[in-house]
Amino acid sequence: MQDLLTRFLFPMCPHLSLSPPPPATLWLLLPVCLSVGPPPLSEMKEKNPWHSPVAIIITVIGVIVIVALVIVAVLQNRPLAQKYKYGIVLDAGSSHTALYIYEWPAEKDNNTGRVEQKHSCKVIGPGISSYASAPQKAGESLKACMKEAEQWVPVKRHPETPLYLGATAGMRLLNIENSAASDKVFEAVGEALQKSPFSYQGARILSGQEEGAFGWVTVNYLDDRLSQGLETTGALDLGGASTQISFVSDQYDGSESPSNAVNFRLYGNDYELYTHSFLCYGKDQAQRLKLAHQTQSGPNAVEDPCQHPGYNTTKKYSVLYDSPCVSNRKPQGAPATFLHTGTGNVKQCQDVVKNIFNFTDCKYSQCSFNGVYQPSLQGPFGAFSAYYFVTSFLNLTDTSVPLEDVRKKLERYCATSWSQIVQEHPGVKEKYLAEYCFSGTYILTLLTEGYNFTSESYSNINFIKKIKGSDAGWTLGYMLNLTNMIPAEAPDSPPLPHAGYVSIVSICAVVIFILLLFSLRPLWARHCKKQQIV
Ligand SMILES: Nc1nc2c(ncn2[C@@H]2O[C@H](COP(=O)(O)OP(=O)(O)OP(=O)(O)O)[C@@H](O)[C@H]2O)c(=O)[nH]1
Ligand SMILES: [Ca+2]
Repeated sequence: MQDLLTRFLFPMCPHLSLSPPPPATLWLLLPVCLSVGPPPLSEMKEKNPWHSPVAIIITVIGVIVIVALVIVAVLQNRPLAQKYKYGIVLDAGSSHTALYIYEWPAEKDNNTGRVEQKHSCKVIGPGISSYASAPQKAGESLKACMKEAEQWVPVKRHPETPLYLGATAGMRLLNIENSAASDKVFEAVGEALQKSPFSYQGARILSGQEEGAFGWVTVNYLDDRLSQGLETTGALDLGGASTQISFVSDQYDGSESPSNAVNFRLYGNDYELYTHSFLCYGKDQAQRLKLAHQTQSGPNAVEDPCQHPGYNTTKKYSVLYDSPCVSNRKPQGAPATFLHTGTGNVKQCQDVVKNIFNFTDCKYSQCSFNGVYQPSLQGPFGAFSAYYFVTSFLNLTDTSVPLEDVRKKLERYCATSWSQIVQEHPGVKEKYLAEYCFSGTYILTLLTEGYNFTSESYSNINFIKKIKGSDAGWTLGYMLNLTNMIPAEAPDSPPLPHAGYVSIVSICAVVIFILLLFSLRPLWARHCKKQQIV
């Protein structure tokens, strides 16, 4: 192109210069050449209008304008050093507490910025409800993770970073059992958190409904389903003490069993969410329910099909019955301990597990279990927490594998001797190892018999731990709600991205400049004529 200009265009405008300018300058001279046009033949040799002050001024201004536009465009699109804001949520679960730090672009906290998990910290020790007899220790247990959080959040953001603590089923149970003890635990925890440099916003027990609904918000927010108005994903959360199911079903408008309804208006869309939390049906409490049932028939020993053959341990009744989920079932005159042995039989384990569910009473059109209404399942589901821990250990996260094959795999696993299991998994805590056969069976029973997943709909479940780097769980949804980070209405977005806007403005400016030169043509012609006359 440059060559073309030098060879054809430049000779047509010889008045621009005595010799062809360097190629780069040719582009800048082009508009001048076009606007000025060839001078009269007589003038060609005598005068060089390129030396005329008007042409020089116009060209210089034009060059300055174009250079300025390019500089503005480059500066505007230069990547800026991003500033972030932070939020911290402590998930005080029944089995343990975890701290999550979230961050989002500082200039976009008015609803449009993406919130992401920056860091998480697992508190050492049990959940805060386990400190009922020594509440001070509950506060102390959080200190290490709070110190870690101070390192992860920039110091100048500390005072403005909100800090929340939400407690779930462990504290719900403690509150039922001994509300004074639960208050003391919160007091101690509050005292410890107030000492942190963050903006402490309080500690409270989440209702089961909130826990389910915020888990659903988290999963759908991280999947960008809410902002884009896509079909939503249901959420399945299996904790230690409670389990939640939340999903949107066309069949459910909240009229049947209104206590299961949660309404949201997010990004301009209305959602009528079905959610239910089953207290005592988290994996640890479900294990207690099952053992409590088993000990009814013979209080001295339990032959458990959900434990591996060769498993043999003595357990205390006082520990087993230390929970409001089972405390009313303690057999009269029970000994202090019982012998817990394993037989490793999945089919029998399934039968024992089924005993903890009530499938008969239902006053609604349809129920899951224990007389709880549940509409027909709809759409994909994300299953996290213990659903993931257990299925990932058992290599059962692939739900495209037929349910029958999953059952066979579990059957083989449960039938494996305890000594072989321990030998094959030297790095895994024995407490966890002893539970996977029961947990796997419980999960399959809960999903298929409890929630009514079929062989077909089972493949709609995705066992997940994280979505795009953030843990699936209720904490992110809780923080998004408390900081009003999800708008009820969709935010207005500019029709063009920033770079497109700058490019269009630059092109328009160049076109205006060329048109200006064209409009100066008659003026220039008159000027040339005058010079000729003179
Ligand atoms: N196998 C395995 N189990 C885990 C792990 N972390 C937690 N668990 C167990 O999985 C179950 C659920 O854990 P969480 O989801 O943390 O439960 P939680 O939040 O403490 O309990 P809730 O208050 O009922 O929600 C509990 O029985 C834990 O002991 C893990 O890394 N591996
Ligand atoms: Ca939990």
